Amino acid sequence: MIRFEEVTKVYRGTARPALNGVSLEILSGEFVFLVGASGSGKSTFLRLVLKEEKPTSGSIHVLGQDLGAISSRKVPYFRRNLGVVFQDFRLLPNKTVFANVAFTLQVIGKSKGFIHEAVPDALRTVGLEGKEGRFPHELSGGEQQRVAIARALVNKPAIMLADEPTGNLDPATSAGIMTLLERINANGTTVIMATHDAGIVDRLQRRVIEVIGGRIVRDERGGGYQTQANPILSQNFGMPGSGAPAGATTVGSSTAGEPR
Ligand SMILES: Nc1ncnc2c1ncn2[C@@H]1O[C@H](COP(=O)(O)OP(=O)(O)OP(=O)(O)O)[C@@H](O)[C@H]1O
Repeated sequence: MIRFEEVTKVYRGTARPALNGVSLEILSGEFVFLVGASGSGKSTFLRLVLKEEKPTSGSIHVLGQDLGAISSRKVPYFRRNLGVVFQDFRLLPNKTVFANVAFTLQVIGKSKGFIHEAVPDALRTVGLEGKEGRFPHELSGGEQQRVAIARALVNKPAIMLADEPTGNLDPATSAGIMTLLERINANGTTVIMATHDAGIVDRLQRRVIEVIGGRIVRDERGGGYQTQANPILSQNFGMPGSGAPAGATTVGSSTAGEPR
């Protein structure tokens, strides 16, 4: 579904690669967390999948297509297979909930009839029926993120990319958003989510890919958040009475130190 082969990305004007020799495969139907400190390369990974950036070297295949072989004219067609959600929602402020979700479909030329079935369907999926006429500023943060998810979903994408979708939300609201993403995944959509939220990663026990300085340092199925970025610090946090989650001292076990 998604395959990176020795992918390196060096942004213009920078010396250090944002991603460095990354090879991995994500299978259809997986739920994957991308974790790692700020600046480790998570958003770069997502932008490469979307073909918003192109790799400096290496190759990327998404849904059977070699991204290097897709012409810029064909990129919008390719992106129809992908839904994207961001930390800051990115809704159109002057459009209603309905119009925000419908906009994606209008841009790609879907008929009015299709839009009037698909939009309410997507809004029902995210639990926002009855709020079609509201504007973004009339919604809570959690509701705004649900609109963003409905917009990402409405075209029934094979892959959903989420860049810190709970970053601006309180824990209870975040939990609701995660329940929704899990449901979307259970219906067959591959979900890849970059996050700093340890509680969420620990609770869901899905595949965890950890990036440090542009390299994958851990790729673990059924993993937790515990990062390998600073084992000494992590071990201190794991001391009894420190309030850290149990297992915090297990850094260095299992797949530690096995960059892939
Ligand atoms: N457009 C750009 N031009 C130059 N450097 C960039 C650009 N975008 C990202 N970088 C650099 O690439 C590295 C990886 O950035 P990236 O945004 O992928 O990290 P991240 O893990 O998503 O961080 P965060 O958790 O803060 O979102 C960083 O050093 C960043 O400064």
